[in-house]
Amino acid sequence: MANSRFEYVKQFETHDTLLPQTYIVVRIDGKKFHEFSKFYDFAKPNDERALKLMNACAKNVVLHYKTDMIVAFGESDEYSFILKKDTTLYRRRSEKLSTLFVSLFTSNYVALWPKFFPDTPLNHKYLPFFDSRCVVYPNIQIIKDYLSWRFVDTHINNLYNTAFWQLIQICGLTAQEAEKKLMGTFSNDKQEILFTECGINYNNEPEMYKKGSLITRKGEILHIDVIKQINELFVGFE
Ligand SMILES: Nc1nc2c(ncn2[C@@H]2O[C@H](COP(=O)(O)OP(=O)(O)OP(=O)(O)O)[C@@H](O)[C@H]2O)c(=O)[nH]1
Ligand SMILES: [Mg+2]
Repeated sequence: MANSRFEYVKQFETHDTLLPQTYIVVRIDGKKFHEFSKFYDFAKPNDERALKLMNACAKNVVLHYKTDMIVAFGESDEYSFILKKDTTLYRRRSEKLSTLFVSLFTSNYVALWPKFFPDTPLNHKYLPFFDSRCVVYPNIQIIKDYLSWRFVDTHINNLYNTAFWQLIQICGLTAQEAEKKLMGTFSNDKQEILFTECGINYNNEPEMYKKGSLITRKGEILHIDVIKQINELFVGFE
C-alpha cells in the first residue's frame, strides 16, 4: 500500500495479545435467545432441533481449527472452545480469535438452519446473533475447573428447567406455582418432585439435555459425565 499522509492513523489501532502459555477459551452465547426461541417456537425446556443445530455449528468450528483445539463444550445457546495453551493462532490476538470464531459459528447457524428447521424459514426480523469473548486460564487445574463449571451449570439448569416445565405442562401448575414449589429445593428434592408429581424419572431424560454436548478435536459429539472424565479429556495437553 502506498504511503500517504493519512497513514499515521494506523498508530491508533491497538492489539490485545493474550498471555502466552495460557489456555484460551473462546465462549460464544446467543443474543436474546429467550426471544429468539419464543419466536421460532422452540420446545421447552429443550428443543432437540435447536441443540443439534448448535452442535453441528460447533463441530464445524472445531474441525476448522482442529490443530489448535483441545475440546469444545456446549449447552443451551452457548459454546466454549478450549484451545491448546501453546497455540499461536492469529498470534493470540483476542479480537481476531473471538470475532472469527463467532462469525464462523453464526454463518454456520444460518446456513444449517433449514436442515434442522425444514418447515420454519428464518425471518429477517429475528436473525440469530451471538456474543463472544476470550478468557485465558493459567494452568491445567483451572481449565479443568472451567469445563467442570460449565458441565455442572448444565446439570443444575436442566434439572430446574425440566422440573419447572413439567410441573406446568403435566401437572397444570402456573409458572408462579411451579417456581414456588421449587424454591429452596436441592437436586434430590427436584428429582423426587419430578418422579412423584409428574411421573418422570430424571435419569431417563435424554443424555444431551442432562449432560450437554462435548466435541472432541476429531469432531465426535459426546454426551458424557465431564467431571468423571475430566483428566482423560486433557491427557497430552498439559
Ligand atoms: N425453549 C427453549 N429455549 C431455549 C433453548 N435453548 C436456549 N433457550 C433460551 O435461550 C436462553 C439462554 O439464556 P441466556 O443466554 O441467559 O438468555 P438470552 O435471552 O440469550 O440473553 P443474552 O445472552 O444476555 O442476550 C434460555 O433462557 C432460553 O430462554 C431450548 O432448547 N428451548
Ligand atoms: Mg444468550
